[in-house]
Amino acid sequence: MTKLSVNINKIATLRNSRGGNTPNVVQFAKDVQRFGAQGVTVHPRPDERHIRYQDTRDLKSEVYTEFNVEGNPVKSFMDLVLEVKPTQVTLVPDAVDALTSNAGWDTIKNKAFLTEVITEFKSHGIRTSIFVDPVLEMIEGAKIIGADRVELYTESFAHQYSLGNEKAIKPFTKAAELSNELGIGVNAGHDLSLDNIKFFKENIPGLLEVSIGHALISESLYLGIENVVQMYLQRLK
Ligand SMILES: CC(=O)[C@@H](O)[C@H](O)COP(=O)(O)O
Ligand SMILES: NCC(=O)COP(=O)(O)O
Repeated sequence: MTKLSVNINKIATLRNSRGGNTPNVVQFAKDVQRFGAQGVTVHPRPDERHIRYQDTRDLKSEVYTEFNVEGNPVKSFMDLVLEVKPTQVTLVPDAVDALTSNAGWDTIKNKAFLTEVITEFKSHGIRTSIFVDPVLEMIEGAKIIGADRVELYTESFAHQYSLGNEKAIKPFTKAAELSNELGIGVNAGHDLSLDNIKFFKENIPGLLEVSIGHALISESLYLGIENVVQMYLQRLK
């Protein structure tokens, strides 16, 4: 079975745009779990433009499914993760000024640094996952540094699939097969959506977890908007 972890960054983006506490990210996390999500993902960035470090602390006691915290392991992020002790930490090599995550780790070049970081998290009982492009050398590198899982960076698949190029799945299938052989768990994320998730799942052996945010929240707006407009119209009669 593949677990769905809902990334709630976008809920924080909406909240921050007004300065109050609507929508409430903790309540949202509680609700998605009530609706069946098997995990909650946050990706606090150092500029706290969406999820804040304090949100991550507040969520700890309310996430009773899998809590996945993603980010670049700078000191402040490491301290936060060691304090909160989520189920899983996903290491992402994102630059502070990046609009969103845009590349996986080079697990070979960063071997010493990543080994140290992963060893530290694992010694505190936190499962580790490393965000990588679907490149076999990077999967081998993930094994060497001791990561429990890889998170396959799916932006290239999502983009190509939306253009009708189903062959774009191939490197992802191969990366998953190698991960399975090496005993590394396989997660995936970035731009996965209702349009592409079924095809992706069917072609990725041993897919343990997907984290989905941007599309899932956008789709929720579209799928909910008719109902809400009707509810306003009722009250305005
Ligand atoms: C690692 C990954 O692909 C997601 O966590 C993505 O980075 C979400 O972050 P933003 O919500 O800041 O785009
Ligand atoms: N790890 C990927 C994630 O959490 C969500 O990415 P996206 O669906 O917002 O692109």
